[in-house]
Amino acid sequence: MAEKQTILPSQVLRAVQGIDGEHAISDEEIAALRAQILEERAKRRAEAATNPPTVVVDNLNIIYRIHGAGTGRGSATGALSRIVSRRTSPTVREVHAVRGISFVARRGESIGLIGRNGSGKSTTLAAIAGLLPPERGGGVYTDGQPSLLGINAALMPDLTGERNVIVGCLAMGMSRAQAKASYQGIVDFSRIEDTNPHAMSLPMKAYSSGMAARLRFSIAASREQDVLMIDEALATGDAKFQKQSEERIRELRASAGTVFVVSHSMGAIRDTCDRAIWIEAGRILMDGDVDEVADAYEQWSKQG
Ligand SMILES: Nc1ncnc2c1ncn2[C@@H]1O[C@H](COP(=O)(O)OP(=O)(O)OP(=O)(O)O)[C@@H](O)[C@H]1O
Repeated sequence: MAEKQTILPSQVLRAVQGIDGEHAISDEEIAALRAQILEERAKRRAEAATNPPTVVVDNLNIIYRIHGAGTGRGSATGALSRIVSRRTSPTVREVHAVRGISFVARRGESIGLIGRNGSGKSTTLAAIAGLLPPERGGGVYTDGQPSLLGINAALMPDLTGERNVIVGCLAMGMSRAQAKASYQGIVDFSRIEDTNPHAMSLPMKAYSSGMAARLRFSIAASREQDVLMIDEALATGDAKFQKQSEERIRELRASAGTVFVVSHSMGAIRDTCDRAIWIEAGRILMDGDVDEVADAYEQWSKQG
């Protein structure tokens, strides 16, 4: 029986732009598909707009403080310079990575965070996950207990893949029994053993970055969470895994959670998100419909 083919927004866009060269879709079909995608997206956004908020980010400021920076090359030089100048504490350099960001995310929303390298996307996610303390005068409020294991959550390099799956599940709030029950599903989803049948018994430091990203994604996506955060996972795996993870993101979104995706792949953002927030130099430049924001960002990026 022929499987119904899912056409994704990025495929339609590529076809519209003629990037794919050959495609089996006529112009009329493209127009109809595009209209359908836009209609579905508008419907989902309208529904989500009345849902309760899951994350409220209010005037969020994050400053990294780098101790010992700017005191000379290397810590020994810094230490010597401090002894000579009789300073007791090393110089602290501040990086104001997120500058007064505010937005509200609701159930059922899938939000792409886009922007150049170093613009503050991962820092914003880490702050939502409660991993970085906001400066005074603002903060992040999440619905209920934020059991957020984003794809950026650190797995432990010295532990085996197997142990990391269990620890990751426990960190997401599962019981030991639930973690054990979820184990095989996570390993199967990750398809890690396709690459190496012994992968799960190897320490994570022996994994390629793609393998590690797959396992992180599989752990994070194994549980229906209120807020799922995915940092760059979609750009790391191979094409098959990308498709599979995009599918899972759509399922999670449909189960009324909130999904945040950080990616430099505008195709992945368009396919998985309805809304996008463009961050530049720690500030929000644009927040709205994914196509409008991604178009503006791509236009701006082209101008250099
Ligand atoms: N641990 C850290 N200590 C000090 N500065 C940091 C740290 N992590 C990030 N930064 C700085 O904060 C700013 C924002 O970084 P962030 O990683 O959030 O950007 P990003 O938009 O996620 O970038 P990319 O697309 O490259 O992943 C950058 O100037 C970066 O150098």
